[in-house]
Amino acid sequence: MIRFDSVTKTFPGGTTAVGGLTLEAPTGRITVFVGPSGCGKTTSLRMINRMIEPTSGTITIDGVDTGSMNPDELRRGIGYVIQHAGLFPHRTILDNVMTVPRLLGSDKAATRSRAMELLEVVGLDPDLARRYPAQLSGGQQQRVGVARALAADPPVMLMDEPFSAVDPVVREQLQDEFLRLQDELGKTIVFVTHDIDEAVKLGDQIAVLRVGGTLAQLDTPERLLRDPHDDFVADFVGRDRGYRGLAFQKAPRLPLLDEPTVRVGDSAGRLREVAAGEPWVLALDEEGRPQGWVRVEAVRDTLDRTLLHRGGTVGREGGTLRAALDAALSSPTGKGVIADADGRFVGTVRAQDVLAQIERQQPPVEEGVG
Ligand SMILES: Nc1ncnc2c1ncn2[C@@H]1O[C@H](COP(=O)(O)OP(=O)(O)OP(=O)(O)O)[C@@H](O)[C@H]1O
Repeated sequence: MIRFDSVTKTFPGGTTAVGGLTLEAPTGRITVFVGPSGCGKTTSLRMINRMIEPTSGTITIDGVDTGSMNPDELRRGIGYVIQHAGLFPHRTILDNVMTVPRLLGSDKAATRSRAMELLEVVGLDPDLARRYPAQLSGGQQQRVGVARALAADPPVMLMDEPFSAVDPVVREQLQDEFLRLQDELGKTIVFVTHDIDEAVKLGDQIAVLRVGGTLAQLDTPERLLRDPHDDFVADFVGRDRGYRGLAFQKAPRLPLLDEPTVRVGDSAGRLREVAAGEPWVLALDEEGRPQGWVRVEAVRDTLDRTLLHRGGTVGREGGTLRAALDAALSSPTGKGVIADADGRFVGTVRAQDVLAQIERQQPPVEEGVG
């Protein structure tokens, strides 16, 4: 556990970046620092590994005052990932990942094979190992940054806007893989972002900071959305927080509809027969996984992949109300595709039925509390 106890940082010139911060980041969990620009997120993060020294107060890791530790030793137990990955431009990807273990004197062959493993763990092709950072995309560079931070297997990871410099699609992929990785690794992570959606998605708990570096609210994402303590937090988490909150509401009993289904390669005649007058049918692959919707009248000869509408998202059986609603609203037919845990199609759901379920499940949001 990382504990901040009345931590203050006033820079020469008089700016108080962090003003008496007290909070705990539990072991094995992701704590997200979020807040407007200049609220002291980065300063708070960098005080943990003593890249910045606090003016007053203490930070302890598992009860040990970091101020009493040798900074080099402290940093050996702390991985650090920043925006744009911060890779060494003149070293290969492999050498970048091997940097810290090599500095710590680890055996070269063992470090190399571990580094190759880590590239795979973060979803990179081992063939990229010999390239230089400039020869990789932004998203690939961020993955290398994460692999490098993991290389010394530190129990603590500090991450400062690690996914901010990449496009939204890659960013979502990186977030998903990061969560999958954390499921396996269980690191103690402090993660800085200015994006409330990212905070809600990744955080086990979220610390909302105000300018001046004071704590506005420390809570689980769910409670933060449901019960922001004051106007500042409410404004920061946004007016659509009710919709975001659906991400935490399980949808156990949605009424699923049967759907006519076809395969890519089926004839136009077969489509018409299966559709039985419906304008759309759903195409599945050999394993029964949804591939996309097809407008029956658009198929002249046989159904080929170019005729598939692939825009809609797929909800999971037993997943969240937000995912089910999103599936329905993003579908060209107004019906959301729901699949089981193996990705096989189980039925569709209409937005109106998801909304009815929301009304049944949603306790009223109390306004003006706090
Ligand atoms: N080295 C420094 N010297 C003087 N002031 C600084 C220094 N570093 C940061 N500050 C100031 O401290 C405050 C907090 O900065 P910090 O970078 O921690 O904020 P942040 O929340 O991470 O912001 P952003 O989201 O814009 O990155 C700001 O007012 C900033 O200008």
